[in-house]
Amino acid sequence: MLQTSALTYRYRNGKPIRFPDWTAGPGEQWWLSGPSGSGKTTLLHLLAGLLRPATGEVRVGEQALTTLAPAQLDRFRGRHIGMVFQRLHLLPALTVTANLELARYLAGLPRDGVRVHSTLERLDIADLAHRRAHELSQGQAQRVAIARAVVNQPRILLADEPTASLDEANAERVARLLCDEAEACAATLVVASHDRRLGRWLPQRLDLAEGRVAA
Ligand SMILES: Nc1ncnc2c1ncn2[C@@H]1O[C@H](COP(=O)(O)OP(=O)(O)OP(=O)(O)O)[C@@H](O)[C@H]1O
Repeated sequence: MLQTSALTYRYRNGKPIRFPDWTAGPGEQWWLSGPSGSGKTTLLHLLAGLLRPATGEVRVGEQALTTLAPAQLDRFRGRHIGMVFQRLHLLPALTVTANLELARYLAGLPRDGVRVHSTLERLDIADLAHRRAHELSQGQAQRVAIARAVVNQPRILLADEPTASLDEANAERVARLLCDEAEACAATLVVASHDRRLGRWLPQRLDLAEGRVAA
């Protein structure tokens, strides 16, 4: 379960951004919508514990993220939260396999070649296992970023604008991949995007423009 309460964030020299109180259950799939500048990326980063709130709290299950020391938070994130960043942030000089192995290492998990391989197979990129990340096409790199986000079977899967600038067929493919992977982990999925097409694939919506949960 993922829960926010009385959550605000303030960038230096900026006004506080207030987020609605919100609860997302295990296995639920949410579209985090809102116009440019409404705070979608900021909220995703708060949910991932990459930003520290000015006030309020994010809970993942029973765990309140602000009570964790930085090293504990890094490990908790690695173990329980998968994130697909807008700019992917793969390590370009490492192979696809090494990018996934690194995600396990940073979470304090043992090496597991079988799991890495089966994750790549599920995403239909096992043939890319030994390619370096900088040798991939954008679409291939995005699949690898999704594989890296799910290789530790997270409880929470977050994605930032994964369909931006994709045509209809590819947007649908990526949305379905995220939904299928979240389902395979029984994870809560939250996809931040101003792409209205996501409403077709994600059953629940939190709209930051209106600060409310939409049906
Ligand atoms: N690093 C930063 N420093 C200062 N202000 C920031 C920073 N990042 C974002 N902001 C401001 O915080 C607000 C929310 O930004 P955020 O990127 O979370 O919105 P968004 O809904 O994800 O936008 P977009 O759809 O354009 O990506 C905006 O007013 C933005 O200008």
